[in-house]
Amino acid sequence: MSYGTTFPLWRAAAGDAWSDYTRHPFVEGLGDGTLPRAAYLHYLVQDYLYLVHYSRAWALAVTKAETLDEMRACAATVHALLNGEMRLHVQTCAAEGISEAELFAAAEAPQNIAYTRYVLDAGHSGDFLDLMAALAPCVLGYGEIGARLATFGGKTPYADWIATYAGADYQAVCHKAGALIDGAVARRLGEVPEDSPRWPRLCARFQTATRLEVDFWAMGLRSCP
Ligand SMILES: Cc1ncc(CN)c(N)n1
Repeated sequence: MSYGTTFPLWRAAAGDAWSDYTRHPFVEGLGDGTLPRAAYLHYLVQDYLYLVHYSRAWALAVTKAETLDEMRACAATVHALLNGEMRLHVQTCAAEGISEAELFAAAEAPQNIAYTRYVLDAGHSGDFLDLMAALAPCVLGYGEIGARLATFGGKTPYADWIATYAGADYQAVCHKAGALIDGAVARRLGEVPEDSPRWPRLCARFQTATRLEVDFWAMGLRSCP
């Protein structure tokens, strides 16, 4: 999956961290169905909390935007997260007897705090591009993971998770995020962004967020003996 032209450059600059994230044992366990249910539910509760803060970070991007188009794209992503993606978490947990109020009140794992606050700080201390580089691994990585796992074809109890991220709605969010990032980069850094003195720092932000994704999967797996 390319999702535009900037994402493949940031992904390549992230090196092995990208495959550590997108081919993590947790991911492979979702794909072949071997992931323990307890690990999945633990992850899903944490991921609900993650999405609360991740939505706040996209809302911050509305305030950091320079154009109405950027504001609309970021606001639409907030809507997609809160009213689309999080439905998977709420419905799956409800079927397991966990209410949305319990999800909202759950204690955050340290890895969750580290990742979400890193992204929010990228937006508070930096500009729109700093924030986009920190936000990108999440939205685009899951798009890539979902699309790959959907090709496996075997039976897995995590088919609804895969369908959420491989599905047309989520893939459309990814394509729009990729286009938003490309436009924002061209507007601020010009047509050859790699020549900008800001480029290495943006790549570093993307890589750090990717490493925090790896830690997030590991947190999910560690919940099981
Ligand atoms: C930790 C994490 N990273 C990414 C996504 C996909 N939005 C997610 N739900 N959770």
